[in-house]
Amino acid sequence: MPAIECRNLTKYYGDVRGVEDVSFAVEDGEVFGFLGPNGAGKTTAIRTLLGFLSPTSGGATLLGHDATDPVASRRARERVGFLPGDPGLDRDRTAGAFLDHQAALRGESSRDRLVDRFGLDESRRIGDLSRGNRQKVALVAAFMHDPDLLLLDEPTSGLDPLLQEEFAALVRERVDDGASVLLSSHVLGEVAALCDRVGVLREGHLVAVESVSDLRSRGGKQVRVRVAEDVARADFERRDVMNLRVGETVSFTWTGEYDALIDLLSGYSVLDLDVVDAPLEEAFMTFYDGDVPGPAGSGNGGRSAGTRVGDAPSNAAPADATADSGGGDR
Ligand SMILES: Nc1ncnc2c1ncn2[C@@H]1O[C@H](COP(=O)(O)OP(=O)(O)OP(=O)(O)O)[C@@H](O)[C@H]1O
Repeated sequence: MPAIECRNLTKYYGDVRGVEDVSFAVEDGEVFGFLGPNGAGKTTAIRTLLGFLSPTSGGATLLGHDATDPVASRRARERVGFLPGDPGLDRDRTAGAFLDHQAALRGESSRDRLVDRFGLDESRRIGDLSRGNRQKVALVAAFMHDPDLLLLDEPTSGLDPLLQEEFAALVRERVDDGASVLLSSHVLGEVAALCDRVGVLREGHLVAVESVSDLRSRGGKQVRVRVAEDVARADFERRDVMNLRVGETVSFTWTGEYDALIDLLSGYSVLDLDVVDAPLEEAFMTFYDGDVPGPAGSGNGGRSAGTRVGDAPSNAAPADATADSGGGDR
């Protein structure tokens, strides 16, 4: 049984599309990443899966429970850890009081261990905590009942690099213990570091699903070269060259063999040469720009919004999305 199964899920807010015809599954023990720019529909998909929003059409199951049935959905949530993009925690409560409330709903088998690990002072008022520390409180709340499934919406926004590492370790530990994970991000690097597969959302549509290992093997090299002569642009306009820029230096993504690159450059006097792994973002978007393949598993035609994943940071989750908020449509 997949941990999440999403069938043609569509959610409109009145006339505004949240997500449309989204189908995918997160297999048991899998870490699946939703990638997409602001407004792509990541939060809508996650909140609909959690039963916080009712779908306009389509359906989903969470740990085998019907996400559109309030009773079944609540039962599923007892075994789910949810980290909202903007936890919107009650600033007047202490961290401890908030965690007590969460514990009453789902349990707290790992609370003390996590509080220690994150160096959290439970006696402090949430409003007095830094953003990073508030995020720690939300993380403890999401993980402290050792959930079977984690839904993590922009989990590392607001965390410093050290804490991001700690968070990644925590996710891996849960996965080693058999949990499944769906996490959303606008940063491919973050998704690629943690996930087995990545699904790209654009304008509400799931336009591609790709395994991270395939993505890496297709990555290519980013080449920057400065030569003594004037460059004939046509020399570089070839099938194994992408993202060509010709200026004082020539830069491009090389997808061919090294020998062919050396052949290409041998016609020039090379003054400076820099060859590094292409950023995964580039590999990803190179592949999916233009004619995007049809949405994986959903059967409808692909769409390309021309929006680059990773454009801007996002923290646009609703203020009511605390770990226990089961509130209705926003
Ligand atoms: N409560 C709402 N009422 C109306 N439209 C909404 C509401 N919430 C989201 N939307 C719209 O639905 C679309 C998808 O938004 P959503 O927040 O799901 O995207 P996202 O990928 O999570 O973006 P972000 O990274 O900025 O959080 C956007 O066009 C957004 O404006």
